[in-house]
Amino acid sequence: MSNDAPDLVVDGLTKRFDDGAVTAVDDLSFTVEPGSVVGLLGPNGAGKTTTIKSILGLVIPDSGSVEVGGVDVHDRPRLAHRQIDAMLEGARNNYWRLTVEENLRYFAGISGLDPDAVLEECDEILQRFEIDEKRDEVVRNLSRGMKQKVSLASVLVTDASIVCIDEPTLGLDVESTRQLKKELRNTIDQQDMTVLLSSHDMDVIEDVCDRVIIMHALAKEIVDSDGWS
Ligand SMILES: Nc1ncnc2c1ncn2[C@@H]1O[C@H](COP(=O)(O)OP(=O)(O)OP(=O)(O)O)[C@@H](O)[C@H]1O
Repeated sequence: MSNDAPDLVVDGLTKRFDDGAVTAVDDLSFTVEPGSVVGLLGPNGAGKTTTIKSILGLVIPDSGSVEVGGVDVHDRPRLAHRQIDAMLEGARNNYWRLTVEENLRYFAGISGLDPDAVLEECDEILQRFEIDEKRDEVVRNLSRGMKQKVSLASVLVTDASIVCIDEPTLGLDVESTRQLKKELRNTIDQQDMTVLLSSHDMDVIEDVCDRVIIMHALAKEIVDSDGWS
């Protein structure tokens, strides 16, 4: 058991949409310790994406707080988000007219790394994901599974110590899912990373994560009593 402070602290997170009619996340609290891989498991609509977006500062919670690396996301967003990267809902916005390698170098560059200094790391990641022979191919021409791998690879190349991955196997067939799970777990084992991974697929969580947080689908319309006859 680590004595380090948690990398992620979600405390009493609540988010409603549509003027309060839809509760996406209700008083959710959890921590993610450094170096651990935690799964958010839940059916469609359980609030997994909203939770991850709140951690990334893309959604402003109605109440509760989020800390990334000990820094409050609301109070000091730039400092908090310097430590974290994410792949949202199955795919990062890779540039489809750029090659696989150009995408990796681009995302390394915007994360503050020298794109020329990460070539060795690109090699390693592309080999691990078995897409090294596609490195000079434009992303547009790749299969869905390969695009997904490029998305994940371009998150992992940035060297962020904390990574959120939302539904990494969304839309993949059984074989592509199996491969991606294996490659993701291998990468996590080789890099010193803290990961929060969401999925509605129990197998993905079981095969990749050390710990699981189960979210129930609680979003519901609150019917005003005037609406009942
Ligand atoms: N921007 C939004 N405006 C209105 N409602 C939203 C918005 N974002 C999410 N919701 C609602 O909040 C609830 C939780 O959505 P969320 O996408 O977080 O769930 P999820 O667990 O990620 O689902 P999925 O597995 O389908 O992606 C759903 O009822 C959804 O319709």
